[in-house]
Formats: sequence, structure tokens, C-alpha cells
Amino acid sequence: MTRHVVTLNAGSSSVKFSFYEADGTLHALAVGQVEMRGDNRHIVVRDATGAVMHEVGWPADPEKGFHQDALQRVLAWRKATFPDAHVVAAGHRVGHGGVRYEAPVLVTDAVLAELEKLVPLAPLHQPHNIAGILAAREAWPHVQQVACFDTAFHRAHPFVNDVFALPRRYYEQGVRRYGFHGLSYEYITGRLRELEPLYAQGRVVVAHLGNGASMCAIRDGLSVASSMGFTPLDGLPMGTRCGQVDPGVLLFMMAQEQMGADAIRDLLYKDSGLKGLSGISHDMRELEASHLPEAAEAIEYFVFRIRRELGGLAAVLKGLDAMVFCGGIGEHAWRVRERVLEGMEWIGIELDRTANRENASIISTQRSRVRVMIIPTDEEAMIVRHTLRVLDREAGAAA
Ligand SMILES: Nc1ncnc2c1ncn2[C@@H]1O[C@H](COP(=O)(O)OP(=O)(O)O)[C@@H](O)[C@H]1O
Ligand SMILES: CC(=O)OP(=O)(O)O
Ligand SMILES: [Mg+2]
Repeated sequence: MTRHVVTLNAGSSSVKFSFYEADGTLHALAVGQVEMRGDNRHIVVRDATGAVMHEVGWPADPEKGFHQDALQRVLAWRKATFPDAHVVAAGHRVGHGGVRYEAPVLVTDAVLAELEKLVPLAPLHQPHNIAGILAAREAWPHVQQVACFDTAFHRAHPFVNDVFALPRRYYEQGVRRYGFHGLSYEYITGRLRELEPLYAQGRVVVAHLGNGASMCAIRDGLSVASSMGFTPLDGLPMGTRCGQVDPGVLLFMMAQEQMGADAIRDLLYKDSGLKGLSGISHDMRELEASHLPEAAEAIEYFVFRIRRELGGLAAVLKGLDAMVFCGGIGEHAWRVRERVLEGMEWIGIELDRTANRENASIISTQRSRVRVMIIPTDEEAMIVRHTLRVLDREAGAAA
């Protein structure tokens, strides 16, 4: 029987979703996203060919939080468009799986309670992921909910990448460097295996540069190290998140500025990164369009940190065979990629500037020892595959 699966991916600045049909093969019927555009909220849904099926903007209602509003729109749209669908499962991207969740799981009340405990470790994601699960449960009380974790892909990290040099008890308590964007990295790893099997077995650095941004060192398809840590704050600067800062800065804020935990959390998660540094916007498109020096400096810092991370991750891998860009910035912002890859011949990267400006799939020259690629990521595809796998496993276990 044909089965339908909904996916929900509540990110820090958007709610992405998809609607898949599974009847032997798996195909997307619709993929969409709700985001903020200035003071308006905006939904766009496309079919598998990229043609727009539905697009509408509406003024933000201050009474209704963005994520709540977005979820209601998505569920209402699905109901109106595919009223007769046989929805068997909803798959959710969940930011933090902690020490416990190394693979996707069926959501039970006990799982939900565990996920609640991790809210402080991913405040821009986890509450919205949980809200998505609750909304889907309400919409389809008899449908299975599957949680797919952003941290799971990294759980096999070697100890040195997992640990902080703190008293050992913190590690035992789960204060570890988890890494995020795992669904994206897993998808990219799979695509690389299809597109370039030889490179996929090698030493690969993937830069997921979206509103949240991180980089990951992958060897033979497995995550070895990543720039994000205990929370999705560490590593690269992001739209509104600071990336790596000296922990002494936090002590300064507490002692000298009498800031409490909530104020510091808001500052680091919501008012820092490209937004904080530029004072203009969290959005790369707006910064690239601006002529103000602060916009250029914010981009410069972003580029600088990506270059540093690339060198560090290549050293961890003891060399580099391929590099992949993905995420909104990674896939579209050719100027950023050009600056990141300038003067990287020493590491084996020779950039094909024309291909890069055209956002081609291979952006290194034929002579380049390291192959550099743009691979559009697809967290939704990963969520739907995991969701069906969990469903089939559960059905097998019940049989
Ligand atoms: N054509 C483009 N040029 C430059 N930046 C872009 C372009 N398209 C998207 N971006 C940037 O990508 C970022 C959003 O990335 P995305 O992966 O969609 O975000 P999210 O993390 O919310 O999923 C924003 O900073 C946006 O400005
Ligand atoms: C983990 C993370 O930063 O996710 P996003 O890019 O969706 O904000
Ligand atoms: Mg994202």
C-alpha cells in the first residue's frame, strides 16, 4: 500500500518540511519552507521538479511565535492539498540527542521527556523540534513520530574530539563535544559516495554554511571531528550565534557586567555572529548587498574562521582529498567560497574561478589535487529515509 510520510525540520530561522510518497520507491511530492522576510512570514512549497505549488506571505502576528505559526500553516496546507493521503509517519529533525541517542528513534512519552531535558543545550532548535512533534501528534494521533538527531552522525567521534579539558566528571555527565548538522553531513556523505566513490573513501571536509554553520572532517564516510561542540554555539560564527569565544569573555560578562545566564544566552545565540558584528543583518544576502564597512568586516571574519577550521580539520585528517560546500551560503555565495579558497594551493586546492561563480558542482580545476564540490544538501531526504527504516524495524520487531 502507498504510504505517505511528512517531515518537519524546525531550524533556527526557518521551518522546512516535505511530503513523501513511498510505494516501493520513495519520491517527494512536495518540499517547502516557511521563513521570515522582513516583517512578514512567507511559505513556499515546490513539487519534485522545483515548480512552485503554493506561495504566500502574511504579516507576522506578534501573538503567535514564528515556529508555532509556521507549523500551523504547514499542517493546514498539507491537509488541504493531500486530503486523502495515507500518512503513516512524521519524521522530525531534532537538534540534540545527548549521549543517549546515537540513532533515530520512535518518539514515546519517555523519549519526549529526555528531549525536554536537552532544551538548554540547543535553545534555538530543541523547543521548536519538540513543538513540531506535539503538533504532529495532535494532527495525527495514530501516526508514528520518529526523531532524527543532528548529533547522531558524530557519536562515533574519537575521544579526543569529544572531550573538553575539564575535570573528568563533566565528560561523564555528558558535557562533550557532540557536533550538529549530522543529517546534512550524512546526506552529503551518501551523495559523495554516488557521485565520486573514490573521494568518498578519502579525507573529506564538509562546510555546512547556512544560518547555522559548522564544518566536519569525514574519513571513509565517518565523522572524525566537527567544529560545533556541546551546543550549536561553538566553532564558526553564524547568522546570530557567536561561534568560538574565549570562555574568559563569559566570566567578564558575569563579573564586570553583572549579566545572568539568560542574558548571556540571548546575547550569544541571538545577537552575535554576522548580526552582532555587522550591526546590520544575520542574512548573508543583505550583508553582500551592503556597502557599509561593518558588513564587509563581518563577512571577513566568517571567511577567516572557515579558513582556520579548514586547516585544522585537514591536519586532523592528515591531509585532504575533497572539500564540499553546502547550506544556503555554501551553495550560493560564490564570493564567500572564493575568499575561503584563495591562496589554498598549499593544501592542494586550485579554484576554478569561473565554475565557482557559476555555482557549478565541481569548482576546483582539473589539475587541483583536492576536488572541491558544491552539493546541495537535503536534510528532508535523510529524515524520510530514517523514518521509514525505523518504521520497518518496529514492524519487524512486532511481527
Ligand atoms: N544567493 C545567495 N547568496 C548569498 N547568500 C545566500 C544566498 N541564498 C541564501 N543565502 C544565505 O544562506 C543563509 C541561509 O541558509 P539556509 O541553509 O537556508 O539556512 P537554515 O540554517 O535556516 O536552514 C542566509 O544567510 C542567506 O542569506
Ligand atoms: C544545528 C544548527 O545550527 O542548525 P540550523 O543551521 O538549522 O540553525
Ligand atoms: Mg539549517
